[in-house]
Amino acid sequence: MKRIAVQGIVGSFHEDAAVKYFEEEIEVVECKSFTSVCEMVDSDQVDYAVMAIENSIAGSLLKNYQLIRDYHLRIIGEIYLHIQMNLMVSPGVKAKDITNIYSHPVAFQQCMEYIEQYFPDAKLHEGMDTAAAAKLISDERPPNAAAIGNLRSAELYNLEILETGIETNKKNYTRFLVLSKHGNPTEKANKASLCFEVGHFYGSLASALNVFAENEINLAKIQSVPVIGKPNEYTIHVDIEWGKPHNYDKAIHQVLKSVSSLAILGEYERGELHMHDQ
Ligand SMILES: O=C(O)C(=O)C[C@]1(C(=O)O)C=C[C@@H](O)C=C1
Repeated sequence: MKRIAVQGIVGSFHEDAAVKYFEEEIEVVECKSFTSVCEMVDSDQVDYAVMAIENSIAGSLLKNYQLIRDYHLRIIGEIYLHIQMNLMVSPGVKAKDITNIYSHPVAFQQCMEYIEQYFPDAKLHEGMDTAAAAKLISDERPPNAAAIGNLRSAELYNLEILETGIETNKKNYTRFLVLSKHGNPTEKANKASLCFEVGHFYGSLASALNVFAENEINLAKIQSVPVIGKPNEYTIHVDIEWGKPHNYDKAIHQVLKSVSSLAILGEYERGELHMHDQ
């Protein structure tokens, strides 16, 4: 059975993403941090990792871009998950009693409008993941606390749901990357994640990006990530998509002339973003 490292525990969105991506029975290996997730892959203790990289409300997880490069991990796939957040309490706790809320920092960011409107004075406690927050409430049964997380964690840890769908926008999606130590070449690849650096002169980034346009390569995402220890310097991460593999090969060949330190982090099959109309 494949072993998959995720940050968090059973009932987290990461576990959900891993189960949905692999579509077979897997062993989910719970890790305390994204760094230990990467260490598990690097030391061959797991086959793959699943790691959030961006959310449609909270934005990019910059630290995870950095980790992928530091550990030289390969991106072999991606999956988008529709994220619905719920306010959960141990049985009997009422909304008026809540003075403390437990969740994951990214989950808090997704629910900030709701929290500011209904619990502006609540103390927010950031934990490892939403399921760990649900478990903590379940184990300790504080009379004045709630957790924010998914419906499965409420069920797993016997919590009552006070409110569902508390995310700021219903079209709330998190994109997760599937990572491994070695590449997994696939004929089906129609997307790649690259990173590179460009000089500090006019047109340097534009000329690199033009190479993609000229070869009919769609730029799905661009993200600059600070180079730690070099203020004002950035690594540019791009996700690109193509129809004809030949165009991709040509673009990679040509872009080498416009950039430095080009790294192909992975070539993989594009994940579908199934929009939920609500
Ligand atoms: O806390 C969890 O359940 C997670 O899996 C973490 C995480 C994240 O890192 O973004 C995953 C998806 C949601 O965007 C909220 C939190």
